[in-house]
Amino acid sequence: MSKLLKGVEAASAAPDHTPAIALAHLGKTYPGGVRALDDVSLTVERGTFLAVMGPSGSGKSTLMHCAAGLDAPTVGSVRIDGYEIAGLNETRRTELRRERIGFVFQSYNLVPSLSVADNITLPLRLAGRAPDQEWLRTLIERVDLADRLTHRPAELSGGQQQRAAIVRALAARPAVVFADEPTGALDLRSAHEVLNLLRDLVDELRQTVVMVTHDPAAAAQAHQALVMADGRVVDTLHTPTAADLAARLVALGEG
Ligand SMILES: Nc1ncnc2c1ncn2[C@@H]1O[C@H](COP(=O)(O)OP(=O)(O)OP(=O)(O)O)[C@@H](O)[C@H]1O
Repeated sequence: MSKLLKGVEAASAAPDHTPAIALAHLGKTYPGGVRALDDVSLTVERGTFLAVMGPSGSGKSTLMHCAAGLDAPTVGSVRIDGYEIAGLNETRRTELRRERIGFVFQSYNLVPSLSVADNITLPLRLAGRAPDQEWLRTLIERVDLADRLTHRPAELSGGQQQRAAIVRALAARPAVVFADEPTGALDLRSAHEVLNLLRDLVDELRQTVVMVTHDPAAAAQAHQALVMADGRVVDTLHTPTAADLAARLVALGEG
């Protein structure tokens, strides 16, 4: 058993084989007629680190927003951990996001006036849930932030801020973490550390992570990479290499 899991149960340790995400015939047409998603079906098994790549405007953000319940698709089904969210109203979608989904953003989105500790527990407190202190301690130790908890975000490096955001995303033991260009604002070394951390959390906790990125080197840390073009998934690569991904993007006119 890994160091991280000693004495602490895994994030998504449910025994059944329900996929973390199941999308069926997903379509999204924006007002004005842009068809951003065109019949996307895919299944993401638990414990998968999935990268989503594709040229600008190919539909990556729209896919993430629909899969994470931030936006409603025009047609199709979105199941998170077996729960259908596509037809829910805004209030129920928000509840479901709080219960089952974590987010990591390029710009960290930490609240500047709050300490790192308070930032980490903020979503739980907003949802009226008590933090699992043992779980939090384990995560904080794992990302090496134990001596930074009383600091404000501005007193941390970019890599440390992103590690705090990762702990915040995992605090509620979500079914899925969606990461939007999580290394976009980091220098190479910090980016590498954050990607390794995400990959380790997936492998050690059976966490599911979906990461949108333009960077083939970042996507190469994932177990699988989807390549999108014109609102469709045009390729799925298992254990992708940066060179393969870069070649695919160049073939699609970007890279
Ligand atoms: N709110 C919106 N209203 C209308 N059209 C939109 C909206 N959001 C996105 N689009 C359009 O939908 C298509 C897909 O956009 P999306 O942002 O999902 O692509 P992307 O692959 O994430 O792009 P990028 O890599 O540039 O972030 C594009 O043609 C975009 O212009």
